[in-house]
Amino acid sequence: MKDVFITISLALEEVIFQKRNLDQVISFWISKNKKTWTNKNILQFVTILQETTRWWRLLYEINKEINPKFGTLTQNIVAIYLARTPFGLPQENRITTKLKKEINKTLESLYCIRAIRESIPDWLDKLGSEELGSRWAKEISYLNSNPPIVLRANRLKTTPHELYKILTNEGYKVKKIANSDALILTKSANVFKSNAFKLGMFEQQDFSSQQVVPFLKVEEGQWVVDACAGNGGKSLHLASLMNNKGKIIALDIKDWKLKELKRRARRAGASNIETKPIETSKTIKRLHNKADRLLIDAPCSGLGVLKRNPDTKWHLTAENIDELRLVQRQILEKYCHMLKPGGFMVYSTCSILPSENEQQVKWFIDKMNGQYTLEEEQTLYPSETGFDGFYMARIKRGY
Ligand SMILES: C[S@@+](CC[C@H](N)C(=O)[O-])C[C@H]1O[C@@H](n2cnc3c(N)ncnc32)[C@H](O)[C@@H]1O
Repeated sequence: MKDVFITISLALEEVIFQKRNLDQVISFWISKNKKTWTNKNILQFVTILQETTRWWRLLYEINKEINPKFGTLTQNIVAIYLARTPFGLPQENRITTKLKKEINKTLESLYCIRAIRESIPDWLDKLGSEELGSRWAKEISYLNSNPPIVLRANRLKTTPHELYKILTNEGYKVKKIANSDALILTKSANVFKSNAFKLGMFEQQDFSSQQVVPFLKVEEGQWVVDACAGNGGKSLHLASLMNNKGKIIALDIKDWKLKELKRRARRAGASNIETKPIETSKTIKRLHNKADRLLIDAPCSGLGVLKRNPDTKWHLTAENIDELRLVQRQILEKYCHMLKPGGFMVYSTCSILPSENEQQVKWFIDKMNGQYTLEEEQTLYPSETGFDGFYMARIKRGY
């Protein structure tokens, strides 16, 4: 445990001060220690690093008040976190009852300041409150909870019912979500070690994210462009719902993400996806008027998925969000021409900010002078669904 404790402190420093991606830091340290760490060590490392990242500001403010002497700043932060959890730590003997009382008292006095209580930067609290009013308090509180692990049955290989039986037989605890392809893991376990995963029978995908592709109303045999495909979460869902019939053109500006998409597609048995990196505007122009359906799963602040990516709180800035809003508008304006007259497009984000969502769609519809009309839009709020925050709008191109 001592080694793990030191490693968590180092890893936390990388996430907070070197602004490294939390998932990449986790993978790096697990692979570095794969010969010596037990499964229990790995679980402790991942949980404590995620939670100290999530609660960084709150722990930092407590540290400032009580100033314990465990070592470096991040060692102090980890120790303060551990003093309130059942993990225990090597310096256990140094966490006196007096210190625990001091931590609790400080916590009580800090709890009245929302940005500290919810462990977010002040600028984010101000922005959330300006955009969402009284709803913000509820949403940010839910965004600090632990995310459920949700799987999507890959209909190219199985059905939700069959997957439920297979995973249960393999010893996993899962529950089906009615009228959907989704299953929730009800007891924490590494489901990626299952045979079902190796055989491509499911993908991990939050339930909110699973609502986007059905919202596009795709049909077998259509031509679909997934314009911001990334590593393919939604392209794979498209292939599954289209039963591999028709064509999916997966675009992204980052070729390495599309390479990962191809690898995932092979495992999932998705054979109708063609990847194309966007190198110049010609890639888009060549596809003008070609798509029956267009998905724009736009780059966004990611504020709807803070549960999963708590490091976003410390890496994102208000300026980044301004830049993203600009990119979202450019993408809408330039990519919409890939749609055939009469076709549907969906604009989606994993944000709950109106300025990245309905306001962007309104801007687009107004700008296009009646050529495109809004059919339906939905915001999925974490406080209402228990899942990630998402927005989606279905827009029709006129003839
Ligand atoms: C929200 S992520 C996509 C997630 C993906 N659709 C999925 O379901 O796994 C947004 C993606 O947009 C890509 N992107 C950023 N700017 C872009 C642009 N101008 N054109 C196309 N893709 C872009 C990013 O590289 C990123 O992969």
